[in-house]
This record gives sequence, C-alpha cells and structure tokens, in this order.
Amino acid sequence: MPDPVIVPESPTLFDWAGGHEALVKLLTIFYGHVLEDPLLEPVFRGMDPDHPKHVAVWLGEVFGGPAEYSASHGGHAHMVGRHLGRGITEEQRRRWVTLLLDAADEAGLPDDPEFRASFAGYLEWGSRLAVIFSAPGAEPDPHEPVPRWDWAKPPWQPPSA
Ligand code: HEM
Repeated sequence: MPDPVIVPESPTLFDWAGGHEALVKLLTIFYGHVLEDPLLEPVFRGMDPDHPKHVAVWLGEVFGGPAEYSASHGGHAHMVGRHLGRGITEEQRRRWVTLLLDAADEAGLPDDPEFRASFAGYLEWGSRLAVIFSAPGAEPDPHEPVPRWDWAKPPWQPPSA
C-alpha cells in the first residue's frame, strides 16, 4: 500500500497577514493617514479612539482569525449600524480603499500576489457594501453573520498525488 499523501491545510489569511498585531499596525497607520486626508477627515473626525483596533478585530474575524468581533463587539449588526445614514460617496469609498492598500505596504504586510489579490478583493466588496448600507433609507439585514473571506487563489498548490 502506498504511503498516504499528506496535504497540509492552507493557512488562514489572518495567519498569513501576521495575526492580530499586524492588523492593528495596519489599521493604526491607515487611520493616521485618513485623518490627514481632506476627503476622509470630515467623515472620521469624531471617531472613537479605539476605532482602528475595532476594525482590526473585524478584519481578523473576516480573515479566519478568532470570532472576537462577533463575541465582544456586537457582530455584523454593530458594524452595519456604524455606517447607517452616513451617505458615503463613491469618491470617499475609493480613497478609503486606496489608502488602506498603501498602508498595507507601509505596515509590511505580505506582498505576494495571492495574498494581495484576496485582501484587495475583500476591501472592494466590503467597501461597496458600506456605501450601500450608508445610503439614505437603506435597511440592511442586521442578523447576518460576520462574513468570512478566503484565498482568491491559494498561496501554494498542494503536492499532486
Ligand atoms: C471593507 C470596508 C469596510 C469595513 C470592513 C469597515 C468596518 C467598520 C467597522 C467594523 C466599524 C465599527 C467599528 C466599531 O466596532 O466600533 C466601522 C465604523 C465606521 N466606518 Fe467602516 N468599514 C468599511 C468601509 C468604510 C468606508 C468606505 C467608510 C467611509 C469612507 C467607512 C466609515 C466608517 C465610519 C465613519 C465608522 C464609525 C467610526 C466611529 O465613529 O468610531 N467605513 N467600519
């Protein structure tokens, strides 16, 4: 009988990114730039000082880390509630995504094509939902779970059998 082929599990995007500390570093750098940006500063002027950490916890859960945002931060409903009525424009959304992609370089997140494609894919999807949630009269379903995001393309191919 041939030896069984052991296929290692793909790491989560959370682990690949460097875990919670790496995400806190990313979001701290990012919101520093947001507050210097003429288009985004008015939106975030009064933000909670812990906002960068909260979004780091959110991203950690989305990327396959601990379900901490669901457990201690109010889950999907809380995130949605923070965007309601804000009327985020397409121009603001695009700047938000661009600054976060720039911050990923500055924070030293992995820059392999597979990770960055997966990361950028989530930001594009999530930020477009934030625009929809924030539009006048929007009534998003508050009962949805925190989404999970996976590799658009795995970081490596398992050995062929
Ligand atoms: C992938 C896209 C996005 C994600 C994952 C995200 C995530 C979050 C989360 C988790 C919160 C709540 C934080 C908490 O628990 O206190 C939040 C709040 C907020 N978000 Fe977003 N967001 C996204 C896009 C955007 C965009 C594009 C804008 C505007 C340009 C925006 C503006 C805000 C504002 C103003 C708050 C409230 C901040 C405060 O007062 O503390 N978000 N977001």
